[in-house]
Amino acid sequence: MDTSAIDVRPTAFFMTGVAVGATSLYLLWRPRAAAAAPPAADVSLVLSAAAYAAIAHRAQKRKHALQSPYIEHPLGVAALLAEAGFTDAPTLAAAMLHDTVEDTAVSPADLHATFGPVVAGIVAEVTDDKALPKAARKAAQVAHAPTASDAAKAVKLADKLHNLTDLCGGPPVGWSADRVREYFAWSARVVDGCRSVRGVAAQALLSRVDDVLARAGEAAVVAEAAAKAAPPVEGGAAP
Ligand SMILES: Nc1nc2c(ncn2[C@@H]2O[C@H](COP(=O)(O)OP(=O)(O)O)[C@@H](OP(=O)(O)OP(=O)(O)O)[C@H]2O)c(=O)[nH]1
Repeated sequence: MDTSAIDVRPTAFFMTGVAVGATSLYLLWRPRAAAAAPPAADVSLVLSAAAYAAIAHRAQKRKHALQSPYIEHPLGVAALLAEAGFTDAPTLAAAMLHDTVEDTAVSPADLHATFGPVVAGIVAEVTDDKALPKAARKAAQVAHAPTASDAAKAVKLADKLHNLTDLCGGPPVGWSADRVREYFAWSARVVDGCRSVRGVAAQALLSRVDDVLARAGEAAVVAEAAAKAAPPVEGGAAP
C-alpha cells in the first residue's frame, strides 16, 4: 500500500494533543496520589507509636462508666487530628503518645530514643508536670498554651476535643455537674491559648472544639442524671 498519499498532519496533531492531555492529567494526579498514599515510613511511625502507647497504657482504663481501655483516648485524639486534615506523621505519632510520659513509666529519654527528637519534643510540650499540685498543674497548661509550637497546640486541641466530647456522653464516675462545668471552663481557657495555631487543618479542629465547648450545659445535665443514679464523689481520684 502506498502510504505517501496519507496526510499525517491530523495524526501528528492528535498525538500531540494526547501527549499534552496525558501530561496535564499526570501533573494534576501526582500530588493527589502522593497525598492519598503516605510514605511507608510515615505509616510505620504512626502505627509504631500506636503499638507503643497501647503497651504503655495497658493497665489503665478511662474514668467514665464504660471503663474502656485507656488507649481509646490517644487513638481518638490522633483520629480527630486526621479527620481535621492533619497528615504530618510526627504530629499524629505524638498524639498517640501524648499521655505516655505523664501517666505511665515511659520517660522522655525513652521516647527520644525510640521516636526521635521531633516526636519526643511535641510530647514534652503537652506533658503536665505531675510533681506540681493539681491547681498549679492546671494553671500551667493555661499559661504554656500560647507559647507552644503549632504541632503541640494541635495535639492539645484534639486532646480537649476528645475529653469534652467524652464528657457530653457521660462524666467520669463520681464527677458532679459542677465539676463538669469547671472542666469545660478550664478547657476553654487552654483552648483560648491555642487559638493562634496556624494552618487550615488546625482551624477546622478549632471550629470543632468551639462546637463542643458550646455543649457545657448539656454535659452538666448528663452529669446531673448520672449523679442521681450514683452520687458524686467530690475531688474523686484521677488516674
Ligand atoms: N472526660 C474524660 N476524661 C478522662 C477520662 N478518663 C481519664 N480522663 C482524664 O481525666 C483528666 C481530667 O481529670 P481531672 O481530675 O480534671 O485532672 P487530672 O486527672 O489531670 O488530675 C483529663 O486529663 P487532661 O489533663 O484534661 O488531659 P490529658 O492531657 O491528661 O489527656 C483526661 O485525660 C474519661 O473517661 N473522660
